[in-house]
Amino acid sequence: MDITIKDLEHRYQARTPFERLALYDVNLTVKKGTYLSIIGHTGSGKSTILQHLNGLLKPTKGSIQIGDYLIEAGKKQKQLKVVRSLVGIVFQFPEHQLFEETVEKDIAFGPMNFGMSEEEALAKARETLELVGLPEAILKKSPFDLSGGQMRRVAIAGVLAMGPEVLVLDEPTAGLDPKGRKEMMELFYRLYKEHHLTIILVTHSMEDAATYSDEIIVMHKGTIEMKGTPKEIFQKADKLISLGLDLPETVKFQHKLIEKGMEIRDTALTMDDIVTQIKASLKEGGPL
Ligand SMILES: Nc1ncnc2c1ncn2[C@@H]1O[C@H](COP(=O)(O)OP(=O)(O)OP(=O)(O)O)[C@@H](O)[C@H]1O
Repeated sequence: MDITIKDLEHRYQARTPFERLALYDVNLTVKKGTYLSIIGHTGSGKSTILQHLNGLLKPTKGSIQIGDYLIEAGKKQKQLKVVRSLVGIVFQFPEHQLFEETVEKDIAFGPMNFGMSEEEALAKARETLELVGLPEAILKKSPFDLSGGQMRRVAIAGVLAMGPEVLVLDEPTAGLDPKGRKEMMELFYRLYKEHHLTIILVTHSMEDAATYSDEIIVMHKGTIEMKGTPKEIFQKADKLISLGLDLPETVKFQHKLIEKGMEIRDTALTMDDIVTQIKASLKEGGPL
């Protein structure tokens, strides 16, 4: 299932004295199975785009085609329930939305709400718990007795239990420690690689955008300012800095090496890339 956004505009509190243009001229196609990262300065419109992907916000102009479903400005939307099962959104701090007395019931709540029988939903809860790397033993526990990281995984399992084809993540590692962040990012990468989910990630981490994505879009003041592969985006360091964004540590390190006279030909996005580039440069007799 592809997603195609056409001429999207969103005005908050339209036609009131508080009207605010949050998005304009947004055009984007996300092909099935893509890992897309959305980066951009605070207030650039990232969360507003996400909320259009399952009909939580309606466009004030333009349209969003989600597989066979079209969400269009000015038209009443009928099949939002189907759209919401196809596109799962994990909001910031999703653990705040846990409410049931057991983990099992919490995960099964969404699928049952979408028409699954209790038996099927509980089976789904077990399956998705495993998918997010949690032990079956916690199914009967209260979600509130778990650690913060475990609670977040339970909340993510609740979204996955609805069987989405697209997983939309708004700053999913906020508040986690470095180990927890890495494990969480590896979980999403596995869902993308092994389960072929489309991933749309909003992140302030340039490292995560550089490491995991196929494509990146850079939002600036309500519209898409840059679009490309991680290499294409992080090659344009000056432009990113002018938009108030940072660079991945590997790219900064590479710039330092170049300043010192080392010849580095290609943008290095990961530690492995930079080691390869340094080795190549040393073989050619470059200075250190
Ligand atoms: N409910 C709202 N009512 C009015 N204006 C809003 C509302 N939500 C967001 N905005 C405005 O819309 C613009 C885009 O906000 P949005 O939250 O989409 O940005 P963002 O890139 O996700 O920011 P952040 O990185 O801080 O989460 C901002 O100017 C913001 O102030």
